[in-house]
Amino acid sequence: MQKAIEARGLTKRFGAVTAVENLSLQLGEGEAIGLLGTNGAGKTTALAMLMGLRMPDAGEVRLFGHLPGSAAAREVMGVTPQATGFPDQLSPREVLAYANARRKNCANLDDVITAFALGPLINRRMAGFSGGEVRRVALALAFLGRPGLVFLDEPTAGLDTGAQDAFRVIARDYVAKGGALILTSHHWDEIEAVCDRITMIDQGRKVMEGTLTDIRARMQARQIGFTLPEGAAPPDWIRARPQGMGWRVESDDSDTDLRRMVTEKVPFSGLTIEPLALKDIISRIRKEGCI
Ligand SMILES: Nc1ncnc2c1ncn2[C@@H]1O[C@H](COP(=O)(O)OP(=O)(O)OP(=O)(O)O)[C@@H](O)[C@H]1O
Repeated sequence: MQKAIEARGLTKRFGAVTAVENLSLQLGEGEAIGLLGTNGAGKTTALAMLMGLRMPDAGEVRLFGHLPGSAAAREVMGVTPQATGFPDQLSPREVLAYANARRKNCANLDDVITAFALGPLINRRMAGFSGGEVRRVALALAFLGRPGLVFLDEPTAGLDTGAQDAFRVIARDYVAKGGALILTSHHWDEIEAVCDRITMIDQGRKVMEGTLTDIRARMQARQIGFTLPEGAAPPDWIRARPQGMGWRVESDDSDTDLRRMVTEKVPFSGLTIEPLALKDIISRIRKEGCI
């Protein structure tokens, strides 16, 4: 079966800057991949080459076997770029209806309006829309008619927390039903919530990739949270950091640390033990010099 994305050796230079170097990537149906990297790492350039908006200097891409940029490829993909640029004079209903008419699987617009909570906006001209309102329309457009593959470049930038949560549900549902999704985001918790795999790039080069399960398995550390009575401090050996009203510990051996806290009668309450968040795992892997 054709992969949603099959990319090999993608390279793009802008003068002296190598924005992306020798990037290979595969994405199948029912998979979601997160592209991670600091500002300027090359994520947008990589997406632009995958989508067919930029010609690579080297390497090649196929989207379900089609050349990116071809009519056949455009038919099977949805996109939310960083910059949207909708015509001011049009309403979201007009934009969505126009795009829907070109989709192979026409969407029921009422369902789309409900899913993306566009009701109050749907018939207003888009001139004067807030950044978050424009982004909601852009998201609806990307998923319109359930294309086989969706590209999302920082899809929730500027969205309020309610809309961010709604996006996560919609994205997971899309992937669970067989959609392929590629996402860049500076919200690492969003990548964690939506994606099964990550590819991390730094100065254009892939420095890490894997499933979140494998990456977590590499890192046995746990995050312990607890509170103490007013005026009490945690013992020095546990190296706890204050967090909100309580304390937080990154522990390589949470069982041993907890037993010692009990033995030493540390007066903790509200105990929580969780896996490390993705951003903490990656920051540890970096500190340990593995990437
Ligand atoms: N059109 C361009 N002309 C010159 N340099 C460019 C151009 N587009 C990107 N670059 C450079 O290529 C590098 C990668 O940029 P890119 O936008 O892909 O990064 P990014 O990972 O998406 O960053 P951000 O998280 O800030 O959006 C940067 O150094 C950027 O300055």
